[in-house]
Amino acid sequence: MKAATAAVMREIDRIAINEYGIPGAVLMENAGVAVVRHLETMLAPLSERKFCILAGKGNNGGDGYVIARHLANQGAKVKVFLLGEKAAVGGDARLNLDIIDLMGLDIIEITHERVWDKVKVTVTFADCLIDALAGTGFRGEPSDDMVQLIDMINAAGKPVVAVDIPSGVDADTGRVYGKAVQASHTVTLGLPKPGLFLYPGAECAGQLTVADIGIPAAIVTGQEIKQNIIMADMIGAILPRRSPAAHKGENGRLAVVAGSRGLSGAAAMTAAGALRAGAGLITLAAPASLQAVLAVKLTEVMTRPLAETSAGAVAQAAVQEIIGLASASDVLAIGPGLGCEEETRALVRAVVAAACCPLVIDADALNALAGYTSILTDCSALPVLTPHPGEMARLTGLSIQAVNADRVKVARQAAGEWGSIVVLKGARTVVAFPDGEVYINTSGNAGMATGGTGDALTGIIAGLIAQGLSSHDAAVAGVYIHGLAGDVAAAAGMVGMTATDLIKAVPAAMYGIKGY
Ligand SMILES: NC(=O)C1=CN([C@@H]2O[C@H](COP(=O)(O)OP(=O)(O)OC[C@H]3O[C@@H](n4cnc5c(N)ncnc54)[C@H](OP(=O)(O)O)[C@@H]3O)[C@@H](O)[C@H]2O)[C@@H](O)CC1
Ligand SMILES: Nc1ncnc2c1ncn2[C@@H]1O[C@H](COP(=O)(O)OP(=O)(O)O)[C@@H](O)[C@H]1O
Ligand SMILES: [K+]
Repeated sequence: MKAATAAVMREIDRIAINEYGIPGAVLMENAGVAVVRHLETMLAPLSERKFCILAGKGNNGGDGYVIARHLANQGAKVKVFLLGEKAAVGGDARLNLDIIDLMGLDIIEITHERVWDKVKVTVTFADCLIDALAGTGFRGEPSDDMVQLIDMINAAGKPVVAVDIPSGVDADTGRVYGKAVQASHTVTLGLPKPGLFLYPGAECAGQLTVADIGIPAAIVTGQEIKQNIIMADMIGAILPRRSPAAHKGENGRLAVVAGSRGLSGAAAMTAAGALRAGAGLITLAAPASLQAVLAVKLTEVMTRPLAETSAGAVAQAAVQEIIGLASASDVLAIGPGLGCEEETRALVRAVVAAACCPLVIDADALNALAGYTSILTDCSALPVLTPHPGEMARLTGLSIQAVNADRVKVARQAAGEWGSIVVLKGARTVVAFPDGEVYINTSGNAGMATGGTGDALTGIIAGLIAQGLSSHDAAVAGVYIHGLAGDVAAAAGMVGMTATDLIKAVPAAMYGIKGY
């Protein structure tokens, strides 16, 4: 599913109105009617309900007046509060405001202190609040009177239906500067906006519905929309069908270079993630002293002992062995648990520079690349990098806060600069490509915020590449399957689930998507 930024949505509306001749008032009518249809499914019979519509001066408020008209026609009790003066409302919104004025609906301008008591009483006795204060036109921090209104809406404990986007949420980034409406439902118009999927905006949106407002499909397909939302059907189309006559050699050879003294689990979980994602033959190369324990732990995985430093990390002397292993493999996953010794870091850089198979680079291997990202642009296949926000901060020199403030922008910029696929992990993982294409993941849960789940993701993505997926498709499918496996595992209890639980749930997640 595509997601449109505020600017793209404005452009789509402009083309619909100016080039296709669809009056803006028709789009607004369709928007308002779509919200009323949604209210019918939530609160029928509407004739027995009381609605409080909180409208702004822009077109989002205009949608609110259309909603007010249709609700009143259905016999509902409707009160409209306008954050500003009627005289300040223009265009299609004004047209619809004038109509409900003529219908005799109660429209109260919030222009002086005395009105606030009235707002409070109405909000308290309403069955449902409609947030039509601001949509894609919202900018920056909400004004004081908008904050006061948002606080009242959020404190009411009523169903809140946001029109297009909860007021206060940045449509592009999901950022909330100050306060935002906490909606129980959001009916977004035309196309979804990225900010409805990115936190904290995603949390403000509640249950999301995308409403068709009659924009010709050709306008949308004619736009270069680079934001995608990852959904199950998209992944179902990507995952390969396994031939009934398949043999293990057809499902790929995968090498994992991971682990150091005290961090053998990271290596094990990476290999196990790949195994559960369906890779055919997996070789786990780890410091020699870990080989025995890993061989016992991972029955189905081949192990390869590597030269190690006195501290038990992979030594520089292992470089040719690893490069040789990579050239005999369809994909190499490198990084989890390698540790932070400078010798190991130099080895990682040498391997990344020389390996000729696709790479999935994670954890300590990413830290080894901080200051050396130019190596990535020379890789023979687009490497997949899977940083969490801390690793991303180290790689980019930004603070973690700055990374999380605009995850799409940061991931996209890094992918472009490094000529790599960047999987910026965290709640709502973002996958970015050098051409600016971005995918936002929708699966997963907070139970995954536990050690080892990232290692599993590295294994899953590499496991999909081993089975023949392009690095592009494997990154997109990998994050979705990983999150879905987390959701499957969380069904038995979210808090306390482990990375191992998630890994075991990977086949069930893939079965859920593909049916086998
Ligand atoms: N034809 C179309 O295009 C269609 C558009 N449609 C709908 O229009 C919406 C976009 O409408 P839009 O562009 O008029 O902006 P909108 O979201 O109403 O916001 C402007 C209002 O917000 C206010 N405001 C902003 N920032 C603020 C702040 N920090 N703090 C406080 N206030 C702030 C701003 O106040 P002002 O700056 O004027 O004082 C003004 O009142 C879109 O989301 C969809 O719902 C549909 O009907 C389909 C057809
Ligand atoms: N709140 C959350 N919602 C969804 N996914 C999450 C959440 N927290 C963490 N994750 C996922 O869990 C994984 C954690 O990876 P990472 O931080 O590298 O952990 P580790 O290094 O312990 O393996 C990432 O894939 C991330 O997207
Ligand atoms: K709104």
